[in-house]
Amino acid sequence: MPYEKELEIALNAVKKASALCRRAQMTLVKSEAVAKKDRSPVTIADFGSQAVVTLSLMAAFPGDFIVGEEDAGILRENAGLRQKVCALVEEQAGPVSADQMMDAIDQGACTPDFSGRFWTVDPIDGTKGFLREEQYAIALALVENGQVVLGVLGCPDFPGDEGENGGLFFAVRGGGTFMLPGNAQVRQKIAADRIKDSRDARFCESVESAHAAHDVHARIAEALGIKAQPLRMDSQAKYGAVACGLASVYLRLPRSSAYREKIWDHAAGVIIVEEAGGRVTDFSGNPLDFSTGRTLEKNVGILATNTFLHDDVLKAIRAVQSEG
Ligand SMILES: Nc1ncnc2c1ncn2[C@@H]1O[C@H](COP(=O)(O)O)[C@@H](OP(=O)(O)O)[C@H]1O
Ligand SMILES: [Mg+2]
Ligand SMILES: [Mg+2]
Ligand SMILES: [Mg+2]
Repeated sequence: MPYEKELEIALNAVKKASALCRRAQMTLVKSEAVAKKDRSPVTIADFGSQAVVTLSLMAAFPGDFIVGEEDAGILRENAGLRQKVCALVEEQAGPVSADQMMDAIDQGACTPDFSGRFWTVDPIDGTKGFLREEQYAIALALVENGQVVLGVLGCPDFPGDEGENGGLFFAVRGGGTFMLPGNAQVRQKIAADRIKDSRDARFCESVESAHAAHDVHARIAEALGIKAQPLRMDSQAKYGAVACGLASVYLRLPRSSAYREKIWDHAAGVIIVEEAGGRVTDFSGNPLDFSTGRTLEKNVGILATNTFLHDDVLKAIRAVQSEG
């Protein structure tokens, strides 16, 4: 099987990072979130998770680049935070010096040849959801030639049966999408739903209205005759929801037209939906191009569907956008 070693290492890394996030959530108080330069929140769990994932990948694939959301700047200036992150990381990864840990986190700021091979990691996607104790994800993907070839998405609080929450989604190009639910050891092959009439569909979107234009989504849904209320979830758990049939459509139009999506907010989710039989494009119907740097320069608006509804949703998007 292609990418067998990559998948094994990536699954282990995301499992460890998920355990770290759960541990941190038990002790973390909301006031411990620190504001980054762009005013978005970051926590000791974001740093710890990126350290654990990066240390695992660096050991197994020393030549690979790992593009990550976080860097260690804040930790280099704050010994108290640094110590807390170190303690979390050592629980999962064994003994590691503060310098080793910060150097590993700083790998995330590397600039690879984006049209070659690189990993991308979002150590906590949906930090605001994590702080609200709602949905969040640990997202790791391998990109080659602008295309995602492997994705792992840990969703420690993904809604499951009988209160058994948690799900680990993963996919390798050409091999289907699998989910490991809750505490289960047995992986299940999953598939997007087969809804063909948009009136029967449910769509999902961000909780944060600053991240996505809920009002425009509502007009698109209305044009499609969708009656169901939107499923609001933080993080790439939304891609997981489309991949397993919890929703048929994921809409994401940024509120600001200047905003460009970050690659780590989408790479893992895209392959998890596509390998489950779904389709992902931007709002113009173009595939997402992961070769343009840390952001998706060429793509505005993200649409993930069960494939069957894709063209109808694109048509509704065009109709709504032409109304202005
Ligand atoms: N103005 C904006 N428009 C769109 N996305 C934004 C945004 N500001 C931040 N984000 C991204 O939205 C992600 C969360 O997505 P969602 O709303 O689906 O939960 C954040 O990931 P992080 O939480 O990893 O920082 C962040 O990268
Ligand atoms: Mg963030
Ligand atoms: Mg993110
Ligand atoms: Mg993040």
